[in-house]
Amino acid sequence: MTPVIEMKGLRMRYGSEGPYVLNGIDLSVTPGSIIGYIGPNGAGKSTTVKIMLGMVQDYEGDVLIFGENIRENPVAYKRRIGYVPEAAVLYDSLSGFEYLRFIGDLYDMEADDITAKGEQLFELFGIGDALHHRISSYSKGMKQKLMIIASLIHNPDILFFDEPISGLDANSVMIFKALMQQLARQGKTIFYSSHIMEVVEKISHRIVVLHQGQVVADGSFEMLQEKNHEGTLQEVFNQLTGFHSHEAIAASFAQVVTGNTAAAGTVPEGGMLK
Ligand SMILES: Nc1ncnc2c1ncn2[C@@H]1O[C@H](COP(=O)(O)OP(=O)(O)OP(=O)(O)O)[C@@H](O)[C@H]1O
Repeated sequence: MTPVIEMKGLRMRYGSEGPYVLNGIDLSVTPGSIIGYIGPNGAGKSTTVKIMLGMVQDYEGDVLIFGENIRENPVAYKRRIGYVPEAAVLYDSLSGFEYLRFIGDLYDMEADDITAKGEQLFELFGIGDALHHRISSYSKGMKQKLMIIASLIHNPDILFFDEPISGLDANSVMIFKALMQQLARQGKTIFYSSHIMEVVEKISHRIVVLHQGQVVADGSFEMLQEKNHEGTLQEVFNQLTGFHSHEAIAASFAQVVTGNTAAAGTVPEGGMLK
């Protein structure tokens, strides 16, 4: 099957003097898959996604999306991708509906189509009453639902989700997980970045672990489990990133906060970074 996303020797540093935050990533993704893209804070996940979205250009190596090099064809592919960023930037003075119309216009959608889809998707997510209310009056979860709807309204073929369920209630999380499975079954490709290991473990067809700008594991959850002789994805993740000192760090953290030396743990030099 022709890959929908390809990264070849992807390297990146912010500024000409800075350290490389991506150190040669090679990845090929086929359509219809859910890729769990995980790694510790600062591993380079958002940087990779921003490169694919065309938000960062100073990279080395090549990125092909829908078979086209995004350096040479930086515009057309964007019509076919959707994105839920980690931190939503929403225009608070607009209503949810106005925001969707703004996004729909960017994708040259028909006004009737935006209205019909907006009404139905708001209703399905249980926030139908809020469609014409100002975003400033939305709760965190409602804003997140709006971001999810906005990322999907133009029926994209690739979706980049960065912590998309943050703030969603348990029922909405169930809807969202089932929705991802259904979209993947219809051939959409989902790049899913999250620190919630239980969800990544359950929904991903393939898990890519990034550590210090390099891919340190790539395969189905079962393959990762087998290779690392560990149980849950959380345990596999700890092993791959060489992290075993959460109790000691927590104890020392508590000691610093409370001043109670009895609880102090033995933290490895460098804290979390071993
Ligand atoms: N605009 C920037 N300028 C300079 N350095 C940056 C910039 N954005 C990210 N970095 C650095 O690049 C590295 C990778 O950051 P990135 O945001 O890609 O990590 P991440 O894996 O998404 O982390 P998190 O899980 O915390 O979101 C980090 O060392 C970060 O400090």
